[in-house]
Amino acid sequence: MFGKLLGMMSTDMAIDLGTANTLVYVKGQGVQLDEPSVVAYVTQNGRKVVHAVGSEAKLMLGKTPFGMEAIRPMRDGVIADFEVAEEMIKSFIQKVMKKRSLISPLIIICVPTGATPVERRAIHQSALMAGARQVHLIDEPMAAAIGANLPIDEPSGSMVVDIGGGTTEVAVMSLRGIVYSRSVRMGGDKMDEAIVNFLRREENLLIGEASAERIKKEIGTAKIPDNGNGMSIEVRGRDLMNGVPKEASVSEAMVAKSLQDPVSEIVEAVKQALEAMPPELAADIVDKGIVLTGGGALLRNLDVVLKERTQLPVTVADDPLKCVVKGSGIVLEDFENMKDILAPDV
Ligand SMILES: Nc1ncnc2c1ncn2[C@@H]1O[C@H](COP(=O)(O)OP(=O)(O)OP(=O)(O)O)[C@@H](O)[C@H]1O
Repeated sequence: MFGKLLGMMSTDMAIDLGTANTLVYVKGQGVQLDEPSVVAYVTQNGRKVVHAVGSEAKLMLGKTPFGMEAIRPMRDGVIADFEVAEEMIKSFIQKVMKKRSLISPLIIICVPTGATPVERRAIHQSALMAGARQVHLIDEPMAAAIGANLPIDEPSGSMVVDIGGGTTEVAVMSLRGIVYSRSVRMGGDKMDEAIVNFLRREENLLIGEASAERIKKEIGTAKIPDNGNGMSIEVRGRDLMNGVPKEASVSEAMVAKSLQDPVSEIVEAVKQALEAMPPELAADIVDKGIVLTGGGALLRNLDVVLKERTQLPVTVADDPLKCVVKGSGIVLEDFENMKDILAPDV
């Protein structure tokens, strides 16, 4: 009763604190914030003073003047810079709490299943320091499965593969619990890096990670085109032979080649999961197939390649970038009935 009253007076929220993007779902209001996990700061007297957060800070990556730095405080799905991450969470919380509430919020926050107890405590602590009255953690693939409308209550395995910026989580849910999970430190960031390395090696062209991400989103594909080189786009970078800026044409076939290793790693993680799980569960997956969530699921033909190499049905969830936050939001809205699926306290 008292808890319910507190809930009515506070702005409770669910946060998908991602390596690439942070999304916030506010109880009763839906997804209210969707911004890159980037912070720009200046250091004054040994303290990092925030200059910009989110979309504004992302524009500054790689372009900051002396004395200022723009960084991504999350790496591989966990906090890499505690001080900056806390400031980022604080700033996002303040952004969604439009009117001042007297009662601080209850916050559900997502963690990768591969996060260690120390990393889980760091995320828990940073949300508390950012002003939460109560913090609960939820495993990312569980949130993704709920957000993708998978039947997690049934006594039958449902497999989700959540491909984020820093991690890929392969998990099977049954009877409201995770029965198998595997987290690999492979995701969209490694794909961007692979594009940078390929162009450096094969074309003597040095480009930044933001350009690589743009190439991936515009013409990226997990499958080498059957005929010819596919579409091409113009890309600017530095010519490594003579050090001057140059423009070059990058084709779909080149990008597909550069993405072969990251794509294979994702396929391998799924195959290892299928080999390691009990046969009853594997039989369920053969029937129901695999659902892809996370931004990486938007890479063209990734579903096709996974289908070819696993011989299982593969589908991409609706709005894959929002599955995790929507799933956590569903738990937040029905907290009393769904709190059993939260991760254990740290
Ligand atoms: N159309 C697209 N094609 C390929 N990749 C894409 C596309 N759109 C977004 N991405 C990639 O998806 C990734 C971000 O996904 P998402 O927001 O699910 O990750 P995250 O939750 O921040 O990361 P993590 O779960 O690892 O902490 C980025 O690497 C981005 O480049």
